[in-house]
Amino acid sequence: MTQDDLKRAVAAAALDDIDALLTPDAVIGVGTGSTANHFIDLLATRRQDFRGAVASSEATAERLKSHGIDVLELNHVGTVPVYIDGADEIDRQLRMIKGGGAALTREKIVAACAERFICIADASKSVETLGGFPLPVEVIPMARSYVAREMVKLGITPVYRDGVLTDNGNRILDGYDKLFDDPEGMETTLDGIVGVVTNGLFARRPADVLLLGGDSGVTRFTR
Ligand SMILES: O=C[C@H](O)[C@H](O)[C@H](O)COP(=O)(O)O
Repeated sequence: MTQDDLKRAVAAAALDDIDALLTPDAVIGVGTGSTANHFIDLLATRRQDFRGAVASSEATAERLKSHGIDVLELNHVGTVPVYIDGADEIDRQLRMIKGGGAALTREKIVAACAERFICIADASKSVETLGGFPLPVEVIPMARSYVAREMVKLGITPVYRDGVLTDNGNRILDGYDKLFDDPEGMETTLDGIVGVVTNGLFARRPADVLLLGGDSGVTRFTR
């Protein structure tokens, strides 16, 4: 199976997983990226069964709308029963690094408003310790150099993601060379730097369920 086949398989497993939640009033939280895109395409086959979706990026909103799925504003919805999204890395405690596609801030906001977070990932994303994937940090543009210097003090090598503007009009620094043995602590520390909007560690609010796709099929993990 290719990596793309695995992504499609976990997306299909997620649709099965949320079957009971697809009711006429339900608004589903939807993530961003290639794995989430498979989920969106499958969710479209059930669009008559639920009210709509909250999107974690402009790209996801466009894809949902292209399938005729209503996209609602999070402020009008309040909470969502479930949020489905991919990850760049996920550990055994279902803590993640996200933001490879620069959507981390809106993803973290929707995840915060979700009763259940289902992470869908192929086996290549499963790690012992987070940090092999460079950690995305979204920064206010004028704070870019300052935040980069503060990251260096934390032992992280920042690299400016040239040419990328987030949906919120901000910039991304990718943090290299650091494995996170205390992801919750580092998430808090990075959020405390002036000019940081969000960092891509999803440790204080990890996933509740992981659907991990490998050659022997999809395995379901819970916290
Ligand atoms: O900003 C992007 C998101 O955090 C994605 O969920 C993450 O990058 C995983 O994307 P993919 O499913 O394409 O590997």
